[in-house]
Amino acid sequence: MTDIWTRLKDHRNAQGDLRIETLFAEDPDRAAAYATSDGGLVFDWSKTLIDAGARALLLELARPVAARRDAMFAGARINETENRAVLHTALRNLDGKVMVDGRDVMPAVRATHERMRDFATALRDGGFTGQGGRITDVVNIGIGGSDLGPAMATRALSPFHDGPRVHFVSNVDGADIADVLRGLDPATTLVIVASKTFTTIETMTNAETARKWMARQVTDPAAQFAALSSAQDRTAEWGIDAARVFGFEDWVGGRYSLWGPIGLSLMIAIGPDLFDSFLAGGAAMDRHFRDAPAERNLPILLALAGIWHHQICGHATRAVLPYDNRLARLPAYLQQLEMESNGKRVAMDGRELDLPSGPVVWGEPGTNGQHAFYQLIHQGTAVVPCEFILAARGHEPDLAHQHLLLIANCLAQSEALMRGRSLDEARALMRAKGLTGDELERQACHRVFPGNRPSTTLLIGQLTPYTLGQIVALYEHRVFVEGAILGINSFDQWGVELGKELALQVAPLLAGEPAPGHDPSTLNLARLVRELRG
Ligand SMILES: O=P(O)(O)OC[C@H]1O[C@](O)(CO)[C@@H](O)[C@@H]1O
Repeated sequence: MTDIWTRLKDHRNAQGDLRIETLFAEDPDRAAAYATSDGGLVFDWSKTLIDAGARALLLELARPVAARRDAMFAGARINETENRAVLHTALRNLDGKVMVDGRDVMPAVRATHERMRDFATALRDGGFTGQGGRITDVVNIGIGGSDLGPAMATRALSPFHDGPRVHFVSNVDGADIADVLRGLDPATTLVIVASKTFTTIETMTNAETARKWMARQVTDPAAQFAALSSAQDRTAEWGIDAARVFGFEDWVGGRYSLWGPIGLSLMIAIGPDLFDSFLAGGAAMDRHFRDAPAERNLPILLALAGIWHHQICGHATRAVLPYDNRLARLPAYLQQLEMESNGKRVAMDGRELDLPSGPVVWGEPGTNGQHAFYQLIHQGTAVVPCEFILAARGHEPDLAHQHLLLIANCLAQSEALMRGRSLDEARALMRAKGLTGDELERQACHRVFPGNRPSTTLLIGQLTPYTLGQIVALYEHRVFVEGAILGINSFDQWGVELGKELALQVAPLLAGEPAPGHDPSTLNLARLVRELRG
């Protein structure tokens, strides 16, 4: 562990039981000084124990990030274990020139983007039809990065939908595809098979099911399939016409792929122009990340707040709490983005990390979460740093009063987490209810809130394609900064491999075939499953 980490930990220890409220009392400018904004986004990190000393040390920690950031944007092969460049940013900065191995990759990116626009437009205006007429429904079949990004964004931007209905199927559980296809007309449905590798077992199994479903009603099922993939040899083998295949290069990681072909379903739902506005929001965040000094750089500050809470303070998890029902899938999206990227145990050079890597990320939209798990956040023994996300304006002018109530709840939660309620305050409350003596004492202790629980708030004007682009790119770069500081390769995901391999080896067991090498518990469970299936 380097000196700077030690100094940060010492600093935290020296803070002892310092309260966040004391920081506000000592610094009348704290609220403004710790509310950093760019492009209409405000990141308020004042309700944390990051004081001036911690802030200076954290910024020192971030110093080496710039070189790695510049290497990423320049197309260097920073994904070393896969020997790949990391250039999802090229998908949203369409005017530029990006050299990979001496070749400008942008003409091909722009050409694919134009083809996507043409295809989406044809679907939306009826220029492309199904065998039963105009396409009414689009089903995106994909998993992980080939599902979570477009599913999250399509839901987030529902006020902007004016194209065919868009549905998502991801789970290999047949219940998923059965529920989605039920009620759809194969003759007016387009199926998009989204898979970077075009080998993922869940996706290929669901795609096969969809093809059979389609074949029952239409003469040429393949004509109503499109593919989004880097493996164009496999899409051809599978029978999808190259005219409806939208490719991307291996330098776009699955969980970073929403900006290109994997975003086709979103483009179909909201139209190419609004999709471009989503890209513009992401590109604006890229410029900010590249140009803003560290002390005003939103991705860097989000990352430093994360590092402070997880690696320095030792809080094991982080809750993402969007006060926006349309961001319901954002926590799941961020789980993949953050945990698949930074959930590693070795550093880039293969040595074991001497610090914890990324935290567990979880969450649900407010106010629903308030009536479920906030009890633990307020009074449980574990401290859970909370990340609130809030839009000042909703999309329902007739329901503005409900939006104000939503905002009030969000602000109240962060205030309550920080302030808490002392035993004396709890006693006064009980006294006001007429309690006295032992009964008052017995009841009061349950009404105590320790407070001093940290939170940050990301405030936007309104959730639009542009602001969603800013937010997604902000989180991507935050993950990058955290990974760079920890010395992690945030762009591989070897940890998903072992389970995939073993699933293939377990399958014969379920069929009652001999399969050597399994442990007694797995053998027993497989036997019980066989019995229960009859
Ligand atoms: O797009 P593909 O190749 O089907 O992969 C789907 C997902 O599977 C993973 O490779 C592993 O879960 C993810 O990184 C990826 O997003």
